[in-house]
Amino acid sequence: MSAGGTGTAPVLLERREGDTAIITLNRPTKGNALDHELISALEEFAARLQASVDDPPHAVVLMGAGDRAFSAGADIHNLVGLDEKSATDQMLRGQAVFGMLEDAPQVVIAAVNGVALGGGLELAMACDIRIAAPHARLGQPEITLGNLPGWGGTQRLPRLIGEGRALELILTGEPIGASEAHRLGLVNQVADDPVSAAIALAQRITAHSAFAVARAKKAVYAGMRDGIRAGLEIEAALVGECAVSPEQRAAVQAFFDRKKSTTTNKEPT
Ligand SMILES: CCCCCCCCCCCCC/C=C/C(=O)SCCNC(=O)CCNC(=O)[C@H](O)C(C)(C)COP(=O)(O)OP(=O)(O)OC[C@H]1O[C@@H](n2cnc3c(N)ncnc32)[C@H](O)[C@@H]1OP(=O)(O)O
Repeated sequence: MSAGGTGTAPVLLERREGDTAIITLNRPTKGNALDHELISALEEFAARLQASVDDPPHAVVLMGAGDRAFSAGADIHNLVGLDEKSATDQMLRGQAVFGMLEDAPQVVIAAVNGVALGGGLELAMACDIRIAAPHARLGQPEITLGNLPGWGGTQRLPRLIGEGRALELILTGEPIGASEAHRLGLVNQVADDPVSAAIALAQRITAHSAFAVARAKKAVYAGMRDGIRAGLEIEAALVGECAVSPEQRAAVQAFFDRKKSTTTNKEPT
């Protein structure tokens, strides 16, 4: 993964557990803040998810190094001295990288093992599913810096928790705890060990056809993006693609084989 400057540790680490790639944001002394280097490393990783590489992962778990931060957001040092165009360009770049994760054919699960603030929460919301540690705190503090969420927070947060609650978090800049985030639907689960819980959930998903998982993700996001009418058409078309896939043929055959074996094994009454 991307080396961190002159001989320092890589800013992004990757390891495998079966067919799940575990990706670690690796700037623990800086709250895993997202600077240009780490955004570029995320971009390079996300691009590999789309490429037809050998032995691709079938799921991704994203976590932060250490146990204090998933990510403390955009590196505030990068906020200094930006003119309007470069700030806008930086936002578009971060949005594009996060969008690559959302568009990945694999399920991407954020293991929120500490604070997820600002761009850190925006990154977690660009993942498909979020599992938080009990001590995690999640928020969009940009307003306290005289700014607003710039990497998708104003769009994904209302879709996840509703406009009113999203506006409360964005306009106060105040973080919420993991249990409140779970109550609101911002995170799917609260787990003492969010990384292990994320890997276990990933394995439940990778047990199914990767072809179908990719298309189910695509259908959900299409509807959220383009509206229900367009989403329904895309859903139907993607079902069509799965209907002729070898994976569906094998799964249906396995279903019938299982039925046959259970009926032949049944004790005569
Ligand atoms: C395309 C890539 C571009 C990169 C970025 C470009 C940006 C630009 C434009 C505009 C962006 C608008 C949208 C903004 C998005 C944001 O995310 S703004 C940042 C939001 N995040 C925060 O406000 C969190 C700030 N940090 C904290 O609240 C606390 O640090 C903490 C995370 C709660 C941890 O607290 P604590 O445990 O007490 O440790 P600290 O001593 O505070 O921090 C440890 C070290 O980490 C450094 N650090 C923490 N957060 C950041 C950060 N966001 N950026 C940079 N550095 C951070 C902190 O300075 C400490 O470092 P040292 O002082 O060197 O020890």
